[in-house]
Formats: sequence, C-alpha cells, structure tokens
Amino acid sequence: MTDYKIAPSILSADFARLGEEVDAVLAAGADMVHFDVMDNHYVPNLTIGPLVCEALRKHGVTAPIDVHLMVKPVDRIIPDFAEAGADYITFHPEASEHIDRSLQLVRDCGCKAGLVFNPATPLDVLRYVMDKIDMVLLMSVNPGFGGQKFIPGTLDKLREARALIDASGRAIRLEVDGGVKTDNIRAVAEAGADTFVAGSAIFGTDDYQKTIENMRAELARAQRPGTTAS
Ligand SMILES: O=C(CO)[C@H](O)[C@H](O)COP(=O)(O)O
Ligand SMILES: [Fe+2]
Repeated sequence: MTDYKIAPSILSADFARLGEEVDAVLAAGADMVHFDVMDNHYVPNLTIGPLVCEALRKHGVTAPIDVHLMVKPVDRIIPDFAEAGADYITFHPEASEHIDRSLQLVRDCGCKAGLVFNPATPLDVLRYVMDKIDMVLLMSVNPGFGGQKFIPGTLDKLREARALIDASGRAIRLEVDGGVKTDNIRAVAEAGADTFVAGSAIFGTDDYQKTIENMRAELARAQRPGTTAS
C-alpha cells in the first residue's frame, strides 16, 4: 500500500490568517505544509521567506514543512530555511550553479533535499545525484502562480521519474505540484506520484476536511504497485 501524502500549498491560503489556515488544513487531515518561496527573479511573483516559516513553527506547527524554493541563486537562502524549521528543501536545477553542491548544502543543514523539474526540463541530471536526494518534485504547471491548469504531459514524465526512482532502490518521494484536484489526483497517483501538492483545490473550498477526504478516497482507488517511499 503506497504511503500517499497530501501537501496543501499555502500559496492559496488567506495570508492574513496564515497560522489558523495551516492549523485548519492539518486538522482536516493534511500530511505536510507546502511552502512556496518566489523571488520575482527566477519566477515572476514574490511570496514569503524564512521569517514566515519560523513564525509557523513558533505558532506551534509541528507537521513537516516542504519548502519549494523558486529563487535564484539558491545557496544563500538554504541555511536560513533550515534554521527556520524546514524539513524538505527543494530547488530547481536551473537556479543552482552547482547542483551537487546545493544538494549537499541542504543535507549538511540537516534537511531532506529535493530537485524540482519544470514541465519542459528533462530529468537527465537526476541519474547523477540520486544518492543525494530525498524527493523529486515534478511541476505540472509553469512555476510562479497557483490556480493554473494541470499540464497532461506530466503523467508520462511521472512514469519516467517513477522508473528512475524504483531502479535506484532508494526511498525517494515523488511529488507533483500544480493543478492537482480531486478529479485528477487518482490519475496522478497511477502515473507514480506519492506526494500531492494542492493549493487552490483545497484552500479554494469551504470544507477542507471534505476535500481532503475526497482526495484520499480517489487515492484509495488508484491502481499501481506500492513504492518504498516513507
Ligand atoms: O509551486 C507552485 C506554483 O509555482 C504551487 O505550489 C502550485 O501552483 C500549487 O497551486 P495549485 O494547486 O493551485 O496549482
Ligand atoms: Fe510549489
């Protein structure tokens, strides 16, 4: 049985009440908090930094925080997020001058490391760093904004990533981010994902618990071999 995780993206939360919103999705059954960091340079939008991550920890959030860095360069901000309480830190290979070094930096800071692949970015670099990663994140929209439509070609790419992860024999999570909703989460799982970011699909509804329950019901119907991710 695959250990599926649902990670609401706080990009679509009410930022004026962020602590309450995070408490609410976790109480509704979410597994981790997806924390989108945008710099108005690597992507055309500007969001939140380590201070907000630290504030969530001080507020009492104990669930894993999955920091998705859409910033360039990446290295300078990694230790700050580790210090602020991040569990996972993922970054885009295009945003790092030295991918292996940035992954090692994340790990040296005590966090789990991941690489994020934009829709048109090939997975080629993965095979050289498999031993240094804990997560592969496939973008199913172009990064920068919530509420976009899922790009269907991501399903084939998920199958490709799943085969590479399984061949590595390592417990690497396969996360998908962008346009994931109750009506496509099952197909995304069947293509190989085990971790599902959903922003607008959860925060855009009135009843977070019902939405997460509906997503889990769809996941329970997904048919594919189990994975080793934990
Ligand atoms: O990284 C992101 C955008 O760059 C977000 O995590 C993503 O878009 C989630 O939002 P939604 O589920 O509404 O598509
Ligand atoms: Fe994200």
